[in-house]
Amino acid sequence: MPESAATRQTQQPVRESFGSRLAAAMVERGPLCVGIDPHPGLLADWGLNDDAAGLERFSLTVVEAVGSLAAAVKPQVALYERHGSAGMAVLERTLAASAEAGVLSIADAKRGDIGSTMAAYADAWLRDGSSLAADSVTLSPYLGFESLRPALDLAAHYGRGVFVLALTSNPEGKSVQHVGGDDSVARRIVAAAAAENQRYDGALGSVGLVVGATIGSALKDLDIELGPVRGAILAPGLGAQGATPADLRATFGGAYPQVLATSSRGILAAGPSVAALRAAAEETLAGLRS
Ligand SMILES: O=c1ccn([C@@H]2O[C@H](COP(=O)(O)O)[C@@H](O)[C@H]2O)c(=O)[nH]1
Repeated sequence: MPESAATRQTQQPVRESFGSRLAAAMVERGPLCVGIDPHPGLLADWGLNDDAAGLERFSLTVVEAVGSLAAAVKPQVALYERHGSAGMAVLERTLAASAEAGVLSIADAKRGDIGSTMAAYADAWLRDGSSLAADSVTLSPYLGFESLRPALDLAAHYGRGVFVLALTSNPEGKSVQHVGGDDSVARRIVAAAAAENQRYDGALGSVGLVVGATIGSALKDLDIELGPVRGAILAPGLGAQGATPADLRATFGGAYPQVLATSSRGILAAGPSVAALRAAAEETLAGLRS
C-alpha cells in the first residue's frame, strides 16, 4: 500500500532533489533531452512492427544510443498508451532501462486533474515503488496550478520533479496561454512555479516549466522573465518543429543556461543504427553548445 500523505509530510526527502540531479547532469552532459517518441511511421522506417515488440526494440535502442550522452530522455506516454497494457509495460521497462543507464527520465504524460484525482496520478508517476515512477513528469496546470499540489508535494518528498506546461510549442497554445495581456495565464503559471521553487536550495528547483523553442517573442510580449523561476525550462520544438539552436538562444536570452532542449523526431530519424542515433544526438548537442 502507498504510504499516506500525512506520513510523508513529516519525513525528510528520500533522495537528492531532482533539480540538483538535473543541474549536475546538464553541467556534465550538456543541455540535451532526447525524446523517445515511437510513432508508427518511425517504427516502420526502422523496420519494426507497430506492436509492443517493435515499441520495446525502438525504446531500448534509443536508451542504448543516448543513455550515456544526454542529460535526460523523455518517453512520450501517448505513444505507449496506444498499445494498451502491453505498451505501458514497455514504458515501464524503458523507464527501468533509463535508470540503469544512468540517464534521467521525464515521462511526458501531461497529467492534470482535480486534487483528489491528481493524488492518484502523482502516486503513479512519482512514488517510489510504482512501476511507472520516472525521475519527473510533465503536468498540465489548466485546472489551476494549485490542483497540482499532490504531485508537487510528492515530487519534493521523493526527490523527483515536474515540468508544468507554460507556453507550449504548438501554435494553438496561444489561444489559452496568452490570454490576459500583462497578467497572462502563462505569466501566472511562471510566477506559481517560481514560488514553488522557493522550497528548494541549489542551482535549480525541482519545478520546471515547458516553454517551446518555437514561441518566438512571446516571453518579451507577455513580459515574462524565466530567470527568477530557478527551475529547468524544458524546451520542445527543436528539429522536427523547426526551431534551431540559434532560435533557442534568441528566445531564452539570459535564461538559456536553464534550458533543457528536447528533440524527438529530429534525432530518431537517424535510427535504427545505434551509432547513427548517437551521432545525431552529438550533432544536436554540439549545436546547443556552440
Ligand atoms: O509544448 C510542447 C510540449 C510537449 N511536446 C512534446 O515534445 C515532443 C516533441 O517531439 P518532436 O518530434 O521533437 O517534435 C512530443 O512528444 C510532444 O508531445 C511538444 O512538442 N510541445
